[in-house]
Amino acid sequence: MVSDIFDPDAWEPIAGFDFSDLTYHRAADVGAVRIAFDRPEVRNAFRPETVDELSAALDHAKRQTDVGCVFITGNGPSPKDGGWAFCSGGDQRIRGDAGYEYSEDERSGASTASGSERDTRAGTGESAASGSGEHAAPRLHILEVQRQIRHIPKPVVAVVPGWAVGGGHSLHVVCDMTLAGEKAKFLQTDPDVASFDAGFGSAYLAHQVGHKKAREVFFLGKTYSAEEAADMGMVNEVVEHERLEERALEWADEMLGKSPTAMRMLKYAFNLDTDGLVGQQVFAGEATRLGYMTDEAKEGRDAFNEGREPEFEQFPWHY
Ligand SMILES: CC(C)(COP(=O)(O)OP(=O)(O)OC[C@H]1O[C@@H](n2cnc3c(N)ncnc32)[C@H](O)[C@@H]1OP(=O)(O)O)[C@@H](O)C(=O)NCCC(=O)NCCSC(=O)CCC(=O)c1ccccc1C(=O)O
Repeated sequence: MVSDIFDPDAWEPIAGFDFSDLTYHRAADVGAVRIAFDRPEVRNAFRPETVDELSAALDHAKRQTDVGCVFITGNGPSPKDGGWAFCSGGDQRIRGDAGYEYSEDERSGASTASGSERDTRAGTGESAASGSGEHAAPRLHILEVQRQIRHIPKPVVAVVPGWAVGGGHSLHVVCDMTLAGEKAKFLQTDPDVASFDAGFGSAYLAHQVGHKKAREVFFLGKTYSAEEAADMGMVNEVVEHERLEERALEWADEMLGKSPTAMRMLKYAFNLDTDGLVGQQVFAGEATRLGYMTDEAKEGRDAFNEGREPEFEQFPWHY
């Protein structure tokens, strides 16, 4: 069983990924994928291996031209106590002095490779056993995953069945939308464990809920219910726990009925003012793609390749 509220008829496992910390599925009837934290016994806390797998799944999802929506969620409940979580942030048990540490097996290279990130390592020529390989160093690369979520050209939805805490809270904040089940709870513990997401987790949260509230989230560390989080503006909709994933698929159906180009341009337009020049670059790249698709651009290319002057006078100066 993947998760208590997971409908096995609605999803198919995606071949080629042998993840240990995640499950990765594609919807049977709509162009959506479901990436789920699968460490319910620790409230879906992430370790470096989890982050590598999340990054590999997001990279794969980005490249699927028939996929228009990505869900990130957490499997549950915990076999220990029945608790539910989206994600409780960095796994504090393996936090070293400079970041989160890979397991001894990973650091020594003894682990059975799984997931494309670890497969990639085999081709780097680096030796983890030497202590200088990429898995030897402690990591904070959940921030790289945040940027992937931000730049992937399709909506990413946090589907929150339980706790969203610390770095898990930041992940829901950075997703394009958040759908929460009635059991969802939102809490920022970063400063309790001397961590601080001084990027999207805090500053972008302030864009969503306002500065006073965002500061309260971090400075007082209150727990917010799904309804309170929706009232604050950081959750889009709250549904019955059992209906959470069904509702997510309804959202996917809605979004997949829309123009892929319009959705992509809108996502990047929403990001533009908070992402500065990087936001402008990402938006501009897509504008260039649209330009390339015009007859005018084809004339420029063809004229060069045919060794003649371009005949741009045939094209109007639109206004
Ligand atoms: C999540 C809780 C509020 C849930 O409470 P409760 O329901 O009472 O369950 P518990 O009994 O506490 O937990 C059950 C079980 O899970 C273990 N566990 C829970 N969370 C973690 C965790 N994060 N790491 C390791 N283990 C965890 C817990 O110990 C229990 O185990 P047993 O063996 O059964 O006893 C509550 O659990 C809680 O508050 N958890 C800690 C939340 C937390 O502080 N998370 C870390 C915040 S810091 C962070 O995430 C950094 C992320 C990051 O990489 C980063 C780096 C650089 C800049 C920014 C960031 C960023 O923030 O993103």
